[in-house]
Amino acid sequence: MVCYADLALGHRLLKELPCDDDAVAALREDPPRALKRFWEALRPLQDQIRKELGSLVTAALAESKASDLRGCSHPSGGIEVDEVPDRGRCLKVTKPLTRGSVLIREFPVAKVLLESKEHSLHPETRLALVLSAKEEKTKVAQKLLDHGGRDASALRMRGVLACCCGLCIGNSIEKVVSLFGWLGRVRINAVAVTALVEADGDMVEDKVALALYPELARCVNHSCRPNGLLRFNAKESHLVELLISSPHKVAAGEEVTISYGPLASSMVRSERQAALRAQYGFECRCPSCASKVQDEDFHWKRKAQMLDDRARAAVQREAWQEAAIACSASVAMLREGFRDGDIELAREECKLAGLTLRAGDAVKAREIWAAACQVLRPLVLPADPDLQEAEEMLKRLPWPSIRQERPPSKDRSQATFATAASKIEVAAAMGGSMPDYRD
Ligand SMILES: C[S@@+](CC[C@H](N)C(=O)[O-])C[C@H]1O[C@@H](n2cnc3c(N)ncnc32)[C@H](O)[C@@H]1O
Repeated sequence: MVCYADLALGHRLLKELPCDDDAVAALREDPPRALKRFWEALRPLQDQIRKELGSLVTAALAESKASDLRGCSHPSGGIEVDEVPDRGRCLKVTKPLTRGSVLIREFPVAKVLLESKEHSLHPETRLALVLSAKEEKTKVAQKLLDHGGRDASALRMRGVLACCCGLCIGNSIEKVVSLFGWLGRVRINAVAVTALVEADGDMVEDKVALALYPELARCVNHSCRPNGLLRFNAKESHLVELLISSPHKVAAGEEVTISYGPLASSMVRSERQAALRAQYGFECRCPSCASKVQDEDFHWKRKAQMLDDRARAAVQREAWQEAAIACSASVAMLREGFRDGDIELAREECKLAGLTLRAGDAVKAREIWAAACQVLRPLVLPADPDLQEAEEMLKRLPWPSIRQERPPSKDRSQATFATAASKIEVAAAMGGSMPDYRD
């Protein structure tokens, strides 16, 4: 677990600060007045604070010079910013839009890279410092919501962090007020930028940066069953694109939403709501959370995982038939929870295709890759490893001569089969023939 120097110091210094009801109420309603009291209480500790945080704050401010200011475009058109009760501004479409339509393409106004370095500043503190340093260039961002952490302890922590950073930079209370505002806006509006990275032979999605995209942040709300998704291009200055991901057309007048993290396909309602409350400080009012339908129990997910583990074990033994059967059973389980057209399902199908080919059924493998390609092409970048492999295999497995073709290249296939196999073997390991995995 990373130990952030600013949070560690903040926790210690909280004891020195006013914590009466008036101080907390003032942080909510009149931050400059409350921060002045905090500032006066912490000034005598300036030397100690500078010793612990000074060089880290200077390093974070240096990151502001590396950020982009290249703005935003709306390639598909047909969108407007509207208001919805209880959720504030929202993004609506004004004409029917299909899967893969790009609604917003935007460069971050500021970003910080996430390294797993110990004893550094928390990424949100670093991003707030960067934004505060380029205040005059971030007019749109200043209009973003700032209700992050309205509970007393989160507000006081924001107050102490703003004062500590302010004391490291200079002697201006204005800077502290600005930092306090940015810490709140970053909490509500910043986005974790993800990229596919290799881990233990598998390609997995990981967080690589924290960034603020003002146009996106001012209007795109969360839903636990979203009809849009974010696609990041880490190689192109962390460009983000908001796409329609719904398999159906989005009709004029409909809101476009993304998931801020929790999804109805992977978490029960109470867990999703708790996660959103803790991270972003709001009560989710998306249709899935408002619905009276009972939560799922995710039995399909547990069974899919068990089958996947068995397929992995079969791959280790190079028992391809067994691996393909377990993987196929796992994908069948996943179909109970995911919708046709979900990227996660298509990625699992790519693994199944690889194992099916290894098991000797090139015709079936081609069919599975072809279906996965239909899902992936409009939604992922051309450099996506699953899409690239699927496209390559579709070229290498033309219908008339399928049986003469070889499996995919070694490196990639190992990564693919490692996961796919985990699924296929499941079935075989369950007793030789196809198990009744629906029990
Ligand atoms: C990035 S902003 C999105 C734009 C925002 N509606 C606005 O007016 O600025 C995120 C904030 O929107 C609101 N919000 C987004 N999705 C929501 C949801 N599903 N339920 C309730 N509030 C939501 C919350 O206040 C959240 O902190």
